[in-house]
Amino acid sequence: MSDLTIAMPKGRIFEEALELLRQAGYNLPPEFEESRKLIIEVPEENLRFILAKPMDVPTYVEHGVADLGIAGKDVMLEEERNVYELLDLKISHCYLAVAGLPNTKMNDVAPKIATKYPVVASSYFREQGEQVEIIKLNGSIELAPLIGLADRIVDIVSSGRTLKENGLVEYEKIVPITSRLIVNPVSYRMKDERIQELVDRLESVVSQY
Ligand SMILES: Nc1ncnc2c1ncn2[C@@H]1O[C@H](COP(=O)(O)OP(=O)(O)OP(=O)(O)O)[C@@H](O)[C@H]1O
Ligand SMILES: O=P(O)(O)OC[C@H]1O[C@H](OP(=O)(O)OP(=O)(O)O)[C@H](O)[C@@H]1O
Repeated sequence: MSDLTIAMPKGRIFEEALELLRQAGYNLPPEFEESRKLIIEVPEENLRFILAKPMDVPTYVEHGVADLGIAGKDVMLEEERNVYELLDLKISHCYLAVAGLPNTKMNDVAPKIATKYPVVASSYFREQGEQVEIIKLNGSIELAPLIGLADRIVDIVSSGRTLKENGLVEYEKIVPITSRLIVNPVSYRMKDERIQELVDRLESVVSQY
């Protein structure tokens, strides 16, 4: 049986995704938590994992170097890759929102929007009929309105703690986010039985949530 390669996101989704696979009956060694290796072979399960930056997971899957991957819906919307979404894993719940300083209006002319999600933010404001200037940042997005870099931010909100502790308020919710199981279209055709088995096993765990 040929191996399936799965691109796993390092960072906060990782533990939850690993737990899900273990609940689905895959015997994954403690090596996952303990080592710094970026490729982990699990021959007993005919699986191989690659550990990637969350934003890069759809890239590996689109290029077919991974058959499957786990990616946040935020990443899927931003990256617009040619992959299929197979399953909502219902982990890492959060949402994308517009936020800013309280009681402030956006600049009338080309208000500035700081975000890690330029594609999502541009399309959101286009749909609202607002012309904005997008400023791409890679993290600490909440800093932007505090320091005068932007009128608003588009960012992930989960508990709301980061907004609150920085004196920011949410203006609009854009889209709810959970993590998804994604697949390369060619792999899906060529390895359909193995992939379907994995989907079924994960689905039986996820449906209990
Ligand atoms: N505060 C949060 N609560 C729950 N899920 C989140 C939160 N922030 C992000 N996520 C989800 O987890 C995914 C990965 O987030 P994580 O913070 O680990 O990665 P990242 O910010 O891209 O990594 P890095 O900080 O290394 O650039 C996101 O794509 C999103 O789907
Ligand atoms: O609503 P909360 O529960 O506070 O979570 C939201 C925060 O989590 C994420 O940041 P992250 O920790 O990934 O840091 P970074 O984007 O600044 O690197 C996101 O960008 C928010 O800042």
